[in-house]
Amino acid sequence: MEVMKMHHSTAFLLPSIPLEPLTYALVVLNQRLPRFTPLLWNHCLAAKLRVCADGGANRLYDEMPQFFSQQDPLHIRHRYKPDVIKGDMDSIREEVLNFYAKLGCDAIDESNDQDTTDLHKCISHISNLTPDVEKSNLCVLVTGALGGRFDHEAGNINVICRFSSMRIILLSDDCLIQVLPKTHHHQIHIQSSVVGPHCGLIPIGMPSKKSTTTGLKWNLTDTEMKFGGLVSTSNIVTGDTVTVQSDSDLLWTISIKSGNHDVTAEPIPQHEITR
Ligand SMILES: Nc1ncnc2c1ncn2[C@@H]1O[C@H](COP(=O)(O)OP(=O)(O)OP(=O)(O)O)[C@@H](O)[C@H]1O
Ligand SMILES: Cc1ncc(C[n+]2csc(CCO)c2C)c(N)n1
Repeated sequence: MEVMKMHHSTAFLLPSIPLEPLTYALVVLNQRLPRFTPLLWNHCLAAKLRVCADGGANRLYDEMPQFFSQQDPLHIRHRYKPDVIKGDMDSIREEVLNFYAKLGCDAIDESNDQDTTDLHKCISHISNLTPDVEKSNLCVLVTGALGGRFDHEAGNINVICRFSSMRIILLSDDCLIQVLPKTHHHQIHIQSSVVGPHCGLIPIGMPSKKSTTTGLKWNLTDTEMKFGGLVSTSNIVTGDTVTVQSDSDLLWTISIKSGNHDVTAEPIPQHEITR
């Protein structure tokens, strides 16, 4: 039986509306907002699924106005209002909770659950709200997931492994991480104006016996990878497309370029794109 192909793109880092059949949801975690957060927010308009994980709401409240220093902070906070705030609510400030509650934002307190992280709670919520037929077209972007405390970082990676059938992309200012499930052959389209060239492929949870790639400076050919043995770090993308197939789930990571394009720009409507 032929293995299905899965396509991946980072078009969500570009200001034009991504030309792909995906809808986007956003989860804001409690770390400094990446500089391209307003852009991601705009890409998520259609799904109406912009979720703050507990203290992530403080970040939205405090830091979103800093991207628009010429504008009234109150105006910006009204424009960038989350649909849901979810978590154990031990980090969100009261004034922030009250502010967004007054604007009609749904605040869901799950302080009774001290066994799953706030990100886990947010992804469960998005998963439950998304009908199965729409799940394969949904891509969840998670800001502030990398860097900072290593226990949180490991917890965030664990969440994308637990929900490996969903497309979830962990983001920081510097790089992104996603799971490439073993069930598919992967075709990764490299938008070289915004990502690369540094990248990595990392087995997670268990060794991968056989992985094969194209489009990298150091390709794998039925190569074994495991912690304590070989993992592919500091690799380099060489072209527009990277392909990956493996007998186990792998983490794919690629650097995000610092770039200076205006990430606060409103998206360009699709009918106005002339190329
Ligand atoms: N330093 C960090 N590095 C990576 N992710 C983080 C970091 N801080 C917070 N997060 C993410 O943001 C989410 C919400 O953060 P928040 O500070 O509200 O969590 P928390 O459960 O109160 O954390 P803790 O009680 O362990 O400090 C976390 O579940 C985690 O996914
Ligand atoms: C073995 C084990 N280790 C740590 C925690 C603590 N913990 C894990 S997720 C979470 C919620 C954070 O918002 C907390 C407190 C636990 N329950 N079980």
